[in-house]
Amino acid sequence: IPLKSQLLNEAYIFIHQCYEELNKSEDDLKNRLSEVNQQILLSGTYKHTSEELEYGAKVAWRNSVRCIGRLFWDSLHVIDQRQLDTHEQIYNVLVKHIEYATNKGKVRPTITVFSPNNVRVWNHQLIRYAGYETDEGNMGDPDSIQFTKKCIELGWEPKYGRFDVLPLVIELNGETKLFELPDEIILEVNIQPPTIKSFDELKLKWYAVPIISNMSLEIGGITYSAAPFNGWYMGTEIGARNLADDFRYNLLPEIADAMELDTSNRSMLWRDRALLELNTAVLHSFKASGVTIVDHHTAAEQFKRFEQKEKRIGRPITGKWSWLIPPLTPAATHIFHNQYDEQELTPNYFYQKKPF
Ligand code: HEM
Ligand SMILES: N/C(=N/c1cccc(CO[C@@H]2CCNC2)c1)c1cccs1
Repeated sequence: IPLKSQLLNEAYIFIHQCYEELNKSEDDLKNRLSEVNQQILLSGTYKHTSEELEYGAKVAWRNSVRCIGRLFWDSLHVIDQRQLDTHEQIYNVLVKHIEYATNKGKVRPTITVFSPNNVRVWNHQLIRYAGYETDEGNMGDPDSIQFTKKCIELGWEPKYGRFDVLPLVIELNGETKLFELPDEIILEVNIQPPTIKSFDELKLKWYAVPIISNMSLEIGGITYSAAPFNGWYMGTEIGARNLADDFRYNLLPEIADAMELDTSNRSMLWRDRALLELNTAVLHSFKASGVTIVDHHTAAEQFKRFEQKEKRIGRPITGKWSWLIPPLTPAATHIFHNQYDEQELTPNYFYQKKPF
């Protein structure tokens, strides 16, 4: 049946690539290929060794064309939790991921891999703020409105605040359960500008660690539909998008007012001045709090080193220009003046259909 031969094919390609790159012997390769062949013919699927899983998760990061942070692909911490089979065990391991990755601010790029096909985390990120549509307008993160409604349907108590951390929604074998995250494991940073004091009454903050939990990890034909992964933030993600987009927290007008800028005239570039103040405030505040963050110039420099390293090794440099350029001052980075091969090699991380 096509599925088996398709899986056989993808498994073979992955095992060859993996054993080649890990300098395994011909014997190891031959034995593993026949073992995988056997498993697929007998059971219709096969199980990765922990070594293959670790290699696959790292190379999936290396192949992520939208990621500027790939220089550090080989230092990913891979946690193999494929054996878990209850909601409570999965919840406890997700709490451990948050604590391990946060590391009191010295963020560790980490991925936790659950059993393929029967686990889904419905959250976009393990830590994210709720969003509410009220008669007086939006409250919190508008990007979370739909998921917040789902959580309320599942029994969550809404607090209608600006920064309410959402509960975890874990689906296992078709059964969905909701779990609150304890406040003490959520590290947050208060955003204050290095210069003007008037930001303070804006009471801005953001969470320290972005942990993407809605993408799948695909390795050698096997799809891990729950494999939450985190790195550290690049400042512009918070300062130029999450807090700035008019369909997100939409703070530029308030920041411009706090800076006493003339917002009646666009060509005074008040939006740009407010953006700059907000982004320096984000970088300054994270650094002052001892939380890992990277500015977009340093991140671009690191990506250049990634390009040089991949070229030296003889691997294709892949990338998606529109995602790799930072949203602030893009033309000041080499990325803007380059072109990239957009092919999506596997292993890789992919979007998957919404579970709700
Ligand atoms: C270590 C620090 C890291 C930094 C600074 C970083 C930075 C970024 C940024 C800025 C984006 C674009 C996000 C957006 O525009 O919304 C991105 C995308 C992405 N990153 Fe990284 N990253 C890091 C680590 C990682 C790790 C550890 C993984 C996986 C193991 C990863 C996988 C991805 C993927 C799959 C995307 C595309 C997401 C999508 O298509 O929605 N990154 N990264
Ligand atoms: N710094 C990061 N930023 C992101 C990486 C991947 C995705 C996202 C959020 O993507 C959303 C969907 C499209 N833009 C917003 C943010 C990381 C998160 C996890 C590992 S690194």
